[in-house]
This record gives sequence, structure tokens and C-alpha cells, in this order.
Amino acid sequence: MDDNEVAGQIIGGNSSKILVRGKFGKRLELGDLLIADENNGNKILLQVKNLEYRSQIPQERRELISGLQLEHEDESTTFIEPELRNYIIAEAKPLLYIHNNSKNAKAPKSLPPFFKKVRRVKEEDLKFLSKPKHPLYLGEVRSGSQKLNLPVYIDYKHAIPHHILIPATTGRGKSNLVKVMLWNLVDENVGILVLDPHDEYYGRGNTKGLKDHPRHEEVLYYSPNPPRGGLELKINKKYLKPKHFQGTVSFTDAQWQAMHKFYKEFKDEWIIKIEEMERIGEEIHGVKKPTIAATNRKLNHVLSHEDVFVENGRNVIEDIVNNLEKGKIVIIDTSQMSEEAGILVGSAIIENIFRRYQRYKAEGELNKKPVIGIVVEEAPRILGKDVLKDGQNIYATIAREGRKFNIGLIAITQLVTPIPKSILANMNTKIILGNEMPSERSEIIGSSPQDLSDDDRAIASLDKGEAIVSSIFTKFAVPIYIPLFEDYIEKDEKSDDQEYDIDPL
Ligand SMILES: Nc1ncnc2c1ncn2[C@@H]1O[C@H](COP(=O)(O)OP(=O)(O)OP(=O)(O)O)[C@@H](O)[C@H]1O
Repeated sequence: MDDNEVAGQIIGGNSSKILVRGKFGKRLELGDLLIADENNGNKILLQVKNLEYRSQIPQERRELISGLQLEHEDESTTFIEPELRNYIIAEAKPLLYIHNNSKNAKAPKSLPPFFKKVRRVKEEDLKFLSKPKHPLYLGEVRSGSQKLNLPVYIDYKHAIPHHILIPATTGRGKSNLVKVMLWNLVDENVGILVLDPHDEYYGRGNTKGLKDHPRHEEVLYYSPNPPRGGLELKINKKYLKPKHFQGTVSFTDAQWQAMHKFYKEFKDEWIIKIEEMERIGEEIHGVKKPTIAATNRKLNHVLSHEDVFVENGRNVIEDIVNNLEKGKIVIIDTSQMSEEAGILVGSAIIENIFRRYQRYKAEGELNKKPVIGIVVEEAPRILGKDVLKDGQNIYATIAREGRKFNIGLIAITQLVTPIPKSILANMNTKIILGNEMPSERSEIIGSSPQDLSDDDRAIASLDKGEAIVSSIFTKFAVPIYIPLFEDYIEKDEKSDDQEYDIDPL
């Protein structure tokens, strides 16, 4: 190894913590990826988890020296050979044992050689991070705060049905990450439903979004007031069922019973009939007048958006599901609706696709269908313990059973603690962005596929766009940098132009 490349030297440790003395002037950072080369060409990948000052000078003498410097501001009072007597020791965790062809990597079982010099990782060391058959791009490998030019992908066909969780406090880049992910999925055979309560993914007006994709015909945008190129979100109440209201407002047992009785009796006229009975003040099949009135009031509360919930017209839910099944991205703008109405719209669509995919599985047709991903923002609204205590909604059903039917959630959240542990543990890919709340970090770490017990501070100090991917589909918890969407698509457009320039046509 060229001496210029040396970042430090191994001076001890054990199988979970290797001690590396950092080279003076080449500061090691938390999260840095290091390589210890073995003589046979194999390598051990290490990651800096902790940094500590060490000094050969006794504490009292150090205090004296610093005191002299402070009081006399005398620069010459430095200690002799500071690089030898004061230095930094890094604790580095062995992450992987990489075979000399760099294509194979497994968990390390032996220690790197004692006194071995270590260097910083290079792109070619991580060739085993190859592009999978069904690529879902997440960003570039990051060593500490340095970005490498090495893309990180997971295979969406496996990763989406195993669910993806994106936790972070506000403003750390969750939506940016999802935009980058979706941009790259437009060309793939995967159906993605985006329930968008902030209307931030399509890119209305001058903001950039999925509408700017060269193949924007693969992206459908439904909104109560769509711009040109968008579609009207008008939902015929006839196609709503009682179970779609699970997770919207809290109904009593008697009110649920009333809804089911009306549905059984009047089928797709059930909502209209409840309204009618309330108006004329009649009882029906033993459902008491006050129950009818209260049920009607709650239904009206959820359905109060008259421009969205209408009494006639085609079945838009069916259209949406058909498009998902064709592998398209469907964005539903729920920004102008109440939270409950947005949840209802999502439930009606998801319940429909779930039913269809259950049928395909029973018929042995499921493998011919694209995988379906469902992007949900503010996940505790639908997966929170307090919501689920009223009964399981379709979102929780997908979190628990979707995998069997190739349907998965891409759940975005600021808080993970309100979500039941059993659901968190089922989310087998976590893309963890910065989080300053200790209780949240500890819940995320506790439910992660890889051991992140040493990463608490690293997660706290992640900058915008920096993340850690912990997944059963990656060989280690990969630190990544997510490009800014606007820059990323500009580059993508330029690289398309270049390809066009050299086209012989
Ligand atoms: N990878 C990145 N590089 C640089 N800046 C970024 C990156 N990701 C996001 N940002 C910037 O950070 C800001 C917040 O990003 P974003 O809206 O994606 O965060 P968020 O976590 O979704 O926030 P919120 O929870 O408030 O919705 C944006 O203005 C964006 O420009």
C-alpha cells in the first residue's frame, strides 16, 4: 500500500471492535469505511464507530501545557512531537470479509492482521454491491461524509413486498428520497400507488416532480382539481364498502353493525339509504334511530368533500387498480381532503388491489403480475397503535400479510414509536435518515435487520440526504448519500441527451 493511502494502523481490539490508531493529519471521521488488506488479496471492511483522544502525556502535564497556552497565548508552548504523543484511536467494527475478486462478501469471522495498516475504502472494493435484476436505486455509497461514485440498489421485486420503512425527523430528506426512488421505478415493471397528502410527488406548476420524467405517460395523477395531463379524482359512493371506513373515524360496535346491515340489505345503495332513513327518521331491521343518525353524521363527516365523493359516474377505483396492475405509478393527490377522506380513498383502492391479488394467487397467476408498492406518508395515522385498537385496517393487513401477495408498503414516518413492534419488525428494509430523538432512534435500532447498536450517534448526526440502509437484502447496513432530486434528474436528462448525441441516427 502506498504510504499516502494509509489512514491508520490496527493496534488491537476484538472481533466486534478493532482499535485503529489514526494517521496524524488524516483525520478519521465517524462512519468512515476502512479496508484492511490481507496478504492473500482478501480484505476486511471496517467502519469507524467511535473516536477517542489518547495521549502519552500525563493528565496534569496536559492541563499545565494548555493553561500556559491559554494564559500566555504563547504558540511556542506546543509539545514536542505532538503526532507521537497525542493521537486519535478509532474503534472500528468489522463489517464484511471480502474475497479477492471483490464479488463475494460475507460476515467476518477472523480478525484482520495485527499491526496491519488500513486505508480508506475505494469503489472497486465494493464491487459485490452489483446492480440487481430489478433495481431500486437508493443513492451512492457514503464513507463518513464522503460520497463515493458507487450506486446502491436493492431488488424491488423482493424488497417492496417485504416493506420499506423511511423514518426521520422533519426536513431530513424523506420526500426527496422517495422522489428519487420513484423516478427510477417509472421504467420498471412495478405498480406504485402514492397516497400524497402534501401533493409533492407529481410536481404541479413549476416544481419538479414525476411529471417531468421522459416517460411521464407511465405516471398517472389523480386530483380533485387536476392540471392538464392529470385525471379527475371523483369517487362514486356506490363503490365504497363499510370496511373501507375502518381507520377513518371511530365508529361504535352498534354503528358498525348498522353499516353492515345496510350494506347487506341495500348493497351499493347503503350510504344513500342511511342518509334517507336518517332524513325520514325511520328505524330499519332493529337499527335504532339514534344509531342511524350518529352513523350518518360520521359518514357525512368523512364524505364531506362533495367534489370527490359523488353519487354517479364511472368506477375510478377500478381504473386506478387496472393501471397499477399494468405496472404504472399512480399518484393520488389527497392534499385538499381531510385526513379521514384521504385514508378512505386509499383504503378503497388498496382493498380492491388486495382482493384481486388474492384471487390471482389462488388461480396461480400471481407471478405474472407486477409487484405493487404503496407509498404512505405519516404512517402512524394508519398504522399507529391507537388507530389499530379500533380494529385492523387494510394498511395493517398489507403490513402483516401483503408479502404473500406481492404487495408491500413504503411507509414514511417521523415517529416510529406509535407503530406496533410486530409491524416494525415486518418492515425488512429501513432507510434511516437523521433523527435527533433518542427514543425514536432506539426503536429504529431495535427493529433493524442488522445490528445497529453502535450507530446511535451516527444516526443522530446524519445530515440532509445522508442515510443508512439496513435491509435483509444488503450484506451490511450500507451508509448512503441520496442525491438532491432536482440535481439528479438534471444529470439524468443530460446523460440521456449524451446518449442521443452519439446515436448514429
Ligand atoms: N439529498 C439532499 N441533498 C441536499 N438537500 C436535500 C436533500 N434531501 C433533501 N434536501 C433538502 O432538504 C429539504 C427538506 O427535504 P424533504 O422535504 O425531502 O424532507 P422531509 O424529511 O420529507 O421533510 P418533512 O418531514 O417536513 O416532509 C428540502 O428543501 C430539500 O431541498
